[in-house]
This record gives sequence, structure tokens and C-alpha cells, in this order.
Amino acid sequence: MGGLSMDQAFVQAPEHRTKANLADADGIPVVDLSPLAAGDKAGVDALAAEVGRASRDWGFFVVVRHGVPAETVAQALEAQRAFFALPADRKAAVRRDEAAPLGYYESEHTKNVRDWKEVFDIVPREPPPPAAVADGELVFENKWPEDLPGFRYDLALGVGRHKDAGALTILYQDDVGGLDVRRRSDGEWVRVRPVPDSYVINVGDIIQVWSNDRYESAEHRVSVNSEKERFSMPYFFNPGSDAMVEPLEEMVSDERPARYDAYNWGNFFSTRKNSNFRKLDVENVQIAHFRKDRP
Ligand SMILES: O=C(O)CCC(=O)C(=O)O
Ligand SMILES: [Fe+2]
Repeated sequence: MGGLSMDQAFVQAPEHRTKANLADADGIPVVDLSPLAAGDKAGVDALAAEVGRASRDWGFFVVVRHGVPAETVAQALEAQRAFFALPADRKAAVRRDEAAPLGYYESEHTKNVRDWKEVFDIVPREPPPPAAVADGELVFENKWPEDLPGFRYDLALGVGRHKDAGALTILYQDDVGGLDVRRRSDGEWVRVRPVPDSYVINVGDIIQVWSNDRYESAEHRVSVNSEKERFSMPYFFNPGSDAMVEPLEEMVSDERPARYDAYNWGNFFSTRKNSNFRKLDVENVQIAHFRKDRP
């Protein structure tokens, strides 16, 4: 390290760091969504069965021929790059905080270790996003500050290992790569290589609970690329804050009783969200805390 130092807040425990030459997630399901637009019942049923298998075996899959116009994605990418290229004070002007958790943040923590990333959170509908997202006066500038000497990419993660708390995540990633999933069959971390014009879908904790553990929320993370910036756009599909989450009736039987106590989504989400803001001395809330067989 030649005497250079990095902020210890970013340093992952050795067992959680990315290994060199991570294997590709060979065999990750790639699902063609075009039967949805065709609307033919047999095609849609076959698609649903394919999604069911992918959710059970991986909890992670890639969708193609999804019908989102390429032009829409191109516009979103352009806006995203423009925003993150703004000078820090402009980004700080739309910084989020616990009371108003939409907007820019550069110090997100996952499981009490700082992620090496910047984030800008919006919702598609109410409440309206901050006007600065689309203010049309965007300045293209290198966003990397020069005050991070000796940053060891291999010690940090872009996003620390976690499972998404909501029902489902739909993720657009650019062609840089770095998204890793823990493969269910053997517990190894593998890289989800970008597929052009696709979205990665991952089952979140709520589907795990609704399905009474038939589908499992997949653990994932983002490794850091030392040469290129990486951009991604996750869309989190979450219920309203008053929703109570529990195994669905049709997933519960005498042979397979409910494995979770009901919990309130709004409380879960705000507790988790607050733990993203800074390192805390308490463990993150997890659905395991609501398992009936918890220790
Ligand atoms: O950037 C990505 O590819 C994934 C981000 C992620 O896992 C998350 O924000 O929950
Ligand atoms: Fe995630």
C-alpha cells in the first residue's frame, strides 16, 4: 500500500471480499417475456412456470424481450450519468436524510460497512421526486473526488452482501458488470454478466415470506471495478407502509404451517432504511427475526 491509507469504514471482513476471477453465473435463467404481449394463455402459463422454476432454483433471473423501448432506457441512462457527474455541492443540495429519504446519498452502509457507491433514490409516483433530477442544466464532470488516495478496490464492495427487503427487484445494469449472486446450489458467489437490453429480476424477502419459503430471497452484492464507473438502476417493488406481510393462505397447509409471524412492512422498511445511513452497533433487521422457529 506504500503508506497510502483508506477510510476503514469501507473495509469488508476478509471473508466478504470479492475474489479475483469470480466465475460467471452460468445457467442463470434468461426468460423471454414476449408471451406477455402476445397474450395467448398457453404461452403465458408456460412463462409463469418458467418464472416459478427460476425463482425456486435461483431467486435471480434475467428477462429479455420485455417491451421497454430502448429509447426510454437510453434517456434514463443519460439522465443518470448527468446527475452523478454533477459537482458535490449540487448533489448535496438534493441529499436525502432520515426524515426525507428520497434523493442523493454518498455514504450508504450495508450491514454496518460503508458501500463504495453513490445513490439517488426516487419513486415513480407520489411523493414527487425532487425537481433537480430533471432540471435540464446538468454539468458533465468527473464525479470521483481526488481525496481518496490509495483506495483498495479489492477490500471494499460497491454494495455489501444483502437480500432485498421488498417483494421484487427489477434491475437495469450497464455493461461494466460487478453484480454477484450467491448461487443456491453450492453457496458460491458468481458474477451475473450483463446481457444487452435485459433486466435482472430478483426475488426479495417479501416473496420469500409470502411463498412460505418456496422461493428464497437471493443474497447478492456488487463488486467494485477499478477501471470503470458502473451505473445501475434498480426498481424496488414494495407494498404500502400499512401492509402486513405473512405467508399467503394458499402457501400454508397442515404439512407446511406458516413459518413466519406477520410483520408490518412500514416498520421493517424504516428500520432498515435508517441503518443504511450510518454504521450502527446493532444488527440489521432481517426477516429471520420473524421466523417462528427463531432461536
Ligand atoms: O447495482 C446493482 O446492480 C445492485 C444494487 C442492489 O443490490 C441494491 O441496491 O439493492
Ligand atoms: Fe439489492
